[in-house]
Amino acid sequence: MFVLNKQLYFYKQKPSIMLPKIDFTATSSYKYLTDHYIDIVSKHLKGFFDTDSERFEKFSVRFEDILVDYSKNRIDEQTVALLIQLAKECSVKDAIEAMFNGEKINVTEGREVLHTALRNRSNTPVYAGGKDVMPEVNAVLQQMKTFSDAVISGEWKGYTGKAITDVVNIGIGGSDLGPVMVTEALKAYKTHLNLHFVSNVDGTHIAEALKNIDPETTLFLIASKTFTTQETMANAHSARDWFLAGGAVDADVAKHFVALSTNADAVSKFGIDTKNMFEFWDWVGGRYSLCSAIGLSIALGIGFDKFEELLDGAHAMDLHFRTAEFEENIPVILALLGIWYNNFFESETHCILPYDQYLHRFAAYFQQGDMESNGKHVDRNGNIVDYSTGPIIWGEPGTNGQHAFYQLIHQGTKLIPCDFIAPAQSHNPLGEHHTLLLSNFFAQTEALMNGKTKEEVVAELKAQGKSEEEIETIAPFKVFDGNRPTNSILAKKITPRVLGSLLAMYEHKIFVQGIIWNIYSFDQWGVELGKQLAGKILPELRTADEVKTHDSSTNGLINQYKNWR
Ligand SMILES: O=P(O)(O)OC[C@H]1O[C@H](O)[C@H](O)[C@@H](O)[C@@H]1O
Repeated sequence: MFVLNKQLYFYKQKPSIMLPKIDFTATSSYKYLTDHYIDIVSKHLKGFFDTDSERFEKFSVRFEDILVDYSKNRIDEQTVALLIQLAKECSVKDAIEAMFNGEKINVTEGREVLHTALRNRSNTPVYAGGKDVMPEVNAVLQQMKTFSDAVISGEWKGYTGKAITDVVNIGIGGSDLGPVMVTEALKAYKTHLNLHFVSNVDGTHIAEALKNIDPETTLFLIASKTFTTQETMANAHSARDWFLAGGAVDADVAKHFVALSTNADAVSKFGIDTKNMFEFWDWVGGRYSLCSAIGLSIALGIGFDKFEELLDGAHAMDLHFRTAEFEENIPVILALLGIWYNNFFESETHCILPYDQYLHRFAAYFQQGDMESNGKHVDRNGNIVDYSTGPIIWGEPGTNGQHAFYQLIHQGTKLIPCDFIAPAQSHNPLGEHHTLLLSNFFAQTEALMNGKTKEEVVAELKAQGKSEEEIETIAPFKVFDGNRPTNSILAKKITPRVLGSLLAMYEHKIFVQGIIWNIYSFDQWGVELGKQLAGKILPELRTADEVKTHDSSTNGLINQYKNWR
């Protein structure tokens, strides 16, 4: 405890030390948790429910129209208390304040982390480098509103005087996944505009997107924080060539191409007038950028008022995260549960399973959000960690996943904590479909928890009239151990506000985990090496010469490719 207080004191006295650098495995709560784990691991989830009729009330939190039930986790009250103590010992509260206050907590890039300012609907000043960012944030939001209103109403005309019918967002990573996820999730609110997203440098992606659209009525959004990303620039140039090949001239580009970026110089070099540029700032991480100008495709796709509702929902969750006690704090609780499984149960993955077809890109979105943020093995002191950090994030919508990979979740050798997400109300209340869907949602978490004992299997087989011998042979395969942890996140309906809250919930969960793991969550150096090498290989592919500069595998592959192309 003494060490902890000293850390806190140190931190407050020297604000230039941005985040505490605490080894969470050296805290007293971690040691208690290590002992406590031995106790919990021998217990079955079912037993927790059998002995505590209040368990659901104890381990669930309501936030507006979202209910987070975490009672089907391998925890008791002591686990939660110790995990919260861990968060406190790791100075999570100070770290949260450091982020919201605009400290340069993205240390390795020397940047603030202020995606929360993008949806700061209270409009109180937020400072980055001593400057209030809110006037700029509000100005860009106003620009987005004016523009999206004009395009949706048809007031904005293409070069031949026709209104826009199709919007193509060209971007990759954080400049693609968020807008794709949200516009799919909120398709029920769709405007008349048809959205298309092109990300892959594979020419197939843009070729397919351009097949059924008309240059006279198409608007391209070139979305790139840096405006240097190879894939996006290649696709943007091909889009412009296609546009000009349709009969337009350079002067017409302004009516059909806009840029969403932080890099005004590169935007004008590309040939987009900076008055057609929607700006954001380097304190917005790419994977945290959907509330910035990067969300223009969302504003066009669902209308600016709905985009604002999304921001409102995210802001409400931001406030909850910043102010709620840890015992009631949804992102903090989810983060701590993740740490419980990741660092004590040694779970390697975490599954996100939305029971909502519109949320079919939700897991993919947080794959980047989580894995690019917390896939790090060097701590904030620059040392290699000797514990596990970010999990592998994966998932597909229910019920499709049930018929594909749930087998392994139910009966495999790995413990896979899962988030089940479902709306109580469907946007498409068709016959009994939603009731069928939700029956699966409830059944799966119950089955994962309870499992099925040998006795139950035998009784079932007997009732089916199977012989003793048949029962003996088949029973072991039909046993489910259960005891598999899940969170159930039940929303009233996936509205823009609810979605905004859900996305902020996951963002902050990732943040808390990064703080506890003592890593920097807002850089992504790990994506650089491949890019550098691709840059070196590219000129070698442009000639017919045999390549000898690499290892024998890479040389062999390149030379075979040259033979076959
Ligand atoms: O928006 P851009 O600058 O084009 O970057 C697009 C993406 O590319 C990078 O390689 C990063 O790994 C991502 O975090 C980023 O979202």
